[in-house]
Amino acid sequence: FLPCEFQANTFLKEYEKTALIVWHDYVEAAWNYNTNITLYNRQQMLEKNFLMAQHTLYYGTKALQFNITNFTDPLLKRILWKLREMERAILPQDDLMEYNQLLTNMETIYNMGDVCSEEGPCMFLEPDLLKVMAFSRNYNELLWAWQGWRDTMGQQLRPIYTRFVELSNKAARLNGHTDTGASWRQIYESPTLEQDLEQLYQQLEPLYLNLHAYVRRALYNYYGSQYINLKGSIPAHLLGNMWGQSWINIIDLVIPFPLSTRINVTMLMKSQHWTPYKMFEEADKFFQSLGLFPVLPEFWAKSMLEKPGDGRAMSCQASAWDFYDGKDFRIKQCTGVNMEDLISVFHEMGHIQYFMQYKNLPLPLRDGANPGFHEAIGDVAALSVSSLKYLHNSDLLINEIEDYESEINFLMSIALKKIAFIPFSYLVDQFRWRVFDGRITKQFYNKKWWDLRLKYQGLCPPVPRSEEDFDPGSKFHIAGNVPYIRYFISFVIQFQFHEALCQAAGHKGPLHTCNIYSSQEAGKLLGDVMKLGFSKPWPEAMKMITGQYNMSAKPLMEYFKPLLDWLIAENVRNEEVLGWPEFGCFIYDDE
Ligand SMILES: CC(=O)N[C@@H](CC(=O)O)C(=O)NC[C@H](CC1(C(=O)N[C@@H](Cc2ccc(O)cc2)C(=O)O)CCCC1)C(=O)O
Ligand SMILES: [Zn+2]
Repeated sequence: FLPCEFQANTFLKEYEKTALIVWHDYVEAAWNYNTNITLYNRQQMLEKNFLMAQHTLYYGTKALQFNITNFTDPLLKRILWKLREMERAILPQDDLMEYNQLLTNMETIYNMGDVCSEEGPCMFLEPDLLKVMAFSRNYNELLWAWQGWRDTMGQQLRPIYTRFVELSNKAARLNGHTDTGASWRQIYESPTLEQDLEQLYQQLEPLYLNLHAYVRRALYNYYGSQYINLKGSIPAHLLGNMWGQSWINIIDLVIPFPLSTRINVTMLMKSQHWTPYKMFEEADKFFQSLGLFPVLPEFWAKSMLEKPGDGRAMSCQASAWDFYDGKDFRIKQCTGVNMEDLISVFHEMGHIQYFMQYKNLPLPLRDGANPGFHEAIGDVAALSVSSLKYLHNSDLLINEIEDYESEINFLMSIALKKIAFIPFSYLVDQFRWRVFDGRITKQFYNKKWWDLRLKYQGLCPPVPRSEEDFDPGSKFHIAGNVPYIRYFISFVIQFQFHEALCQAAGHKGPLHTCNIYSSQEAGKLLGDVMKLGFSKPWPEAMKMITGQYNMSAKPLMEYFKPLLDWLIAENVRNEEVLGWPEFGCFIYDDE
């Protein structure tokens, strides 16, 4: 060791010892606040966050003093490089206090937000308004929920978010970045990230345009020509989801072969008296069947798998928590017994599996190979669980005939979630990267948001919007400042992983019929990558699973090929116009 490498190792041992305590205390306080929103819990969380920031600042500043260029140990270099990123901790104390107040205010507004009407109780977002958006087929009732949520969120969040952006950029610049977006993109260690993502989007666009045209026709047939323009965009409140990011809930309006097999897993779960606990057990069993870890006793003892009935205020946004002590990992989810929540259960349990797989790594390396990897694990498992084959084997579904029509019905149900999500998950950070780098200035936040919603999703606001509104704030990840491009990346790479794991599992036949349940070979591939954590650049992890270094849309396109062929034939038959040349459903009321 050169002298400074030896010192660096000593420095890191001290860092690790103290960080474990400080981080654990903060996560515990954040957990208490998110599961029980009280002034005291909020105060405790802010205090612990402040202490953690001081710790980050102290050690981050010291890490900067090492000249790591001529270090020989690559892992040591990587850890010190990671420690230098101090994010908000680098702010002067009063800025840091304000930053944390603003962020906690936005989260609290989002979690406590409700919509009231003359009659009946006020409605929270989860589960009340989400249920209306999912199940109502009344144009005006959907509009009430859609507009009510945006009215509640937008006007309150807009001034807070504007100030938050300033402080966030100040921290980014003090950390050596041009702006917050640049700091978020750096974690991918790829100078061509934006071009790579744009290329992936271009490859996937035909799939989306065909789905959009087909669904627009179905909505036209149901809601009529006074609401749907067959050459225009779709009113954003008719897709079965508050943000139009998943269209699975309108499957009854769009199912290709209504008389053929229709898996209604939700109905089966309810008829077989499933409970939230059973849903998590199912996911735990799945990961164990791959030879991966079972969750630990603390998980069952300390998680919050259902919303408590004591009327407390809490954040119902599902989340997975690492307490950084190698044995305490929890999920907080207001789980309902339905298929959509079962997918979320698998998604969250994927995070828990990743936490357990890398729990012995040095703290700074306890992260996904990139954030998209962390988001993909659970969804990869869910792709198998959704497959007809798994449903046959599990006690959910008795044997269903597998003919062409039920195959198209099945692929449609997956596409309404996975394909519909592609443009949304791409545009959220296109918007924020531009807000952070100044291309979108605060007087145009809402107009630019809807420009992107029209450009990528082909959706439009069902009522005129103005700069009094702040519709981006109606989405948790913007109010909570959680980056989003990770989900676009996850939805692409999860099909690469699925294809590779299916191959390892010896699967024969079309990709969408594959179920990797109980394949130790598939589990080994996945486990080895998760054990890496953040210790290697993500292309190396990608190569370990798929044999290639880069992201590719091919497996996703392969998976949906039978459906795309069917959609193209259907759209040609109906002489559909792909895209929305006649633009929005309202003339945007400019400033
Ligand atoms: C302590 C902490 O915060 N931990 C992080 C995890 C970590 O970083 O370690 C965490 O738990 N984040 C919460 C977030 C929750 C969900 C989400 O927000 N999903 C997106 C996009 C999407 C939609 C469909 C889908 O199938 C997959 C993703 C949305 O709903 O828009 C809601 C249900 C699913 C996942 C999550 O788990 O990613
Ligand atoms: Zn996630």
